Amino acid sequence: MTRLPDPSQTIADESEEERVSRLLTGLSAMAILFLLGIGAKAWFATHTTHAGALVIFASLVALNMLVFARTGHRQRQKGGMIFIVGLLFGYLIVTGGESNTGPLWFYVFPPLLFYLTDLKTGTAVLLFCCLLAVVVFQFPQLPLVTAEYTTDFKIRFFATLTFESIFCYVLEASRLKARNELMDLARAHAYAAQTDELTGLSNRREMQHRLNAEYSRYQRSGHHFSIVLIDLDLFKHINDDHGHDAGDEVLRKFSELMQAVIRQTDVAARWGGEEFLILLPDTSLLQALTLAERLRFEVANTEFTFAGKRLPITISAGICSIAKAGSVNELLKQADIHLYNAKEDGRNRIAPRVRTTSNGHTPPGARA
Ligand SMILES: Nc1nc2c(ncn2[C@@H]2O[C@H](COP(=O)(O)OP(=O)(O)OP(=O)(O)O)[C@@H](O)[C@H]2O)c(=O)[nH]1
Repeated sequence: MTRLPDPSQTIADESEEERVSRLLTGLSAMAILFLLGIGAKAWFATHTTHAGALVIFASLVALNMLVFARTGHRQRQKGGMIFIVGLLFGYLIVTGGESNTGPLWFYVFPPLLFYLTDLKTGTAVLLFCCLLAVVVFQFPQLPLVTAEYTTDFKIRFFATLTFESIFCYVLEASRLKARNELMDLARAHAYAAQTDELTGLSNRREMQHRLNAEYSRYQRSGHHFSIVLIDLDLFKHINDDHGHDAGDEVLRKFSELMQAVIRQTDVAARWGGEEFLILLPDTSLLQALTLAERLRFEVANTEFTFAGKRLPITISAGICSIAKAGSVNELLKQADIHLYNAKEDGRNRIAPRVRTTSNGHTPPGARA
């Protein structure tokens, strides 16, 4: 049965992850430079503890980069970076950094956080950090807290941070929404480009891709494959006698029947008008003939109706194996010749000829 693969989501996720990873590597390199630069400045200002702390943070960022370079584990790179940055901001708020300006670095956090994590995790981490800041601001006498901030600074810090966080949240939510809509659109386009609208089967272009891919596989592995080219008999009469809608309904119903008969690994396509093509991987000519005969038998014995009227539907089919053709074009040409012969021989039959039992099965040892 035809299965529509959906690689677009995976590819998009993968490229987004790669972009995030590259950005993180760039940001990490920048962070190391800043930390070492500000650390050096602190060292020359004889703030040796602060300088030492910044060098430790720079080393942690470098370590995170190194681990990523070795493992290539993107989630761990992200998690590591968020942890180190969170720790750094905690340190800067607790100590005040240089001249109590440390908390200002906190503004870098919301955009980075929302970009690196999903909205829920970003909000949770941000709220936790803000809570920490509130505790430090309100209880300067706590152990390790060495900075004290003015009330004006605290109010302005939280007010501006709240605005920035909400803004970043909304921007990231819109970005994600637009991205998902684009993905849906791309998926719909990809589906339309490879699907026949009336029957939901693969269309001719998609089948051509599948045939070429199967032919390449055959050239590599030597695994044979076969095709069945099917044409609905005297279909013009259905349209002429019962109307175009009746014809469409027959095409739909035949497609469903065909899909029920073939295997999951087989590919059925609408080749054009009232012509269908089935690609049968790993299938010999004899096996393909057996399947085609079963399908012919099923169609001939299925009641097709429209507006309460019974429609006489039969099919003819031409079968060919790649073992009998040197290329995809040759394969299609041979199948077409066999289909023509089946029509010439009176329709409701398959070609090349095969002996069958009354229930439509090929007897063991039957030869095409
Ligand atoms: N309803 C409907 N008819 C279609 C569609 N595509 C092609 N057809 C019709 O299929 C018919 C094919 O007719 P012919 O090529 O003369 O073949 P036939 O009547 O099936 O005769 P044989 O192939 O010789 O058995 C034409 O009348 C087309 O208009 C479609 O999507 N819907």
